[in-house]
Amino acid sequence: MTADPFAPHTAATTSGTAASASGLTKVHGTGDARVTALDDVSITFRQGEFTAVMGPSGCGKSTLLHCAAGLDTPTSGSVRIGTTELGTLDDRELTRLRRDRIGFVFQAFNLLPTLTALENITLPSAIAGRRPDREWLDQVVAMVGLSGRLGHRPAQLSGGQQQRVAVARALASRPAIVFADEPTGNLDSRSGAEVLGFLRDSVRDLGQTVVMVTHDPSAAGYADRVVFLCDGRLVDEMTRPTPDRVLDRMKAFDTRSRTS
Ligand SMILES: Nc1ncnc2c1ncn2[C@@H]1O[C@H](COP(=O)(O)OP(=O)(O)OP(=O)(O)O)[C@@H](O)[C@H]1O
Repeated sequence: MTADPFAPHTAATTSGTAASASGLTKVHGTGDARVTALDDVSITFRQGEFTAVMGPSGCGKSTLLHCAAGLDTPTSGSVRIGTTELGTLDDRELTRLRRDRIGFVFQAFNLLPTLTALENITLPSAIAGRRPDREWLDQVVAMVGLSGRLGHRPAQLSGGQQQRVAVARALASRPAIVFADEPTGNLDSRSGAEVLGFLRDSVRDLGQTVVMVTHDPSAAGYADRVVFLCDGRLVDEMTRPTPDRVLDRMKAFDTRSRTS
């Protein structure tokens, strides 16, 4: 029997790898405006692991995230979510896969202002015509500490609370993988630390897989591993990172760019 690529997340359908990219290259523009944002990047995101993606500004972090999440199409190379290769899907199938198998958290919280927190969290499943898994939803809502705020609209919530709603929305479908692009970029350090704690708890306690782009060594310190991009290439990797070790590694990029 072939595994259903749209089935809810289970260990059996992903056999340890939540997502992977092979030979990923992305070229933007043509002629003088041509920029190679990603240059032959191959990477595996293991199930139940929290990965931070770091590197100097313009090195291709967001492009990697967007290509890996099926929001952008690579110039060459392939991406798999679980066992499904994105390049084999038509637009409708890709939209469905993004909705059902991938969670997104962006710097801007991207909540719908007219909906309550709970309605925002369950919107993707409502669009899909599915009832949310109540037990899972309760766990997610409790984890991000929103139980008393579910009837509030975004304008009645702080930035940190709004991002918690966005994290709960990303986790609500029990996705194969959550992609977060600078999730703490709009938050003060206390709210940012809370959101990072929730992302880490979703990995540790709920077995989720998270990939996060960040500029912040403290944020990267919440991850299980950090991968470093430079000029569109994967140049280093660190397991069990601490903010100090990440900062030291980032300083080496600064030195390099000052001397090159
Ligand atoms: N749509 C686009 N058209 C042309 N060039 C682009 C486009 N998107 C990104 N680029 C270029 O590709 C390179 C990588 O951009 P990307 O946004 O992935 O980097 P980044 O590491 O996320 O940067 P930052 O840390 O500043 O957000 C940059 O040189 C950028 O200018």
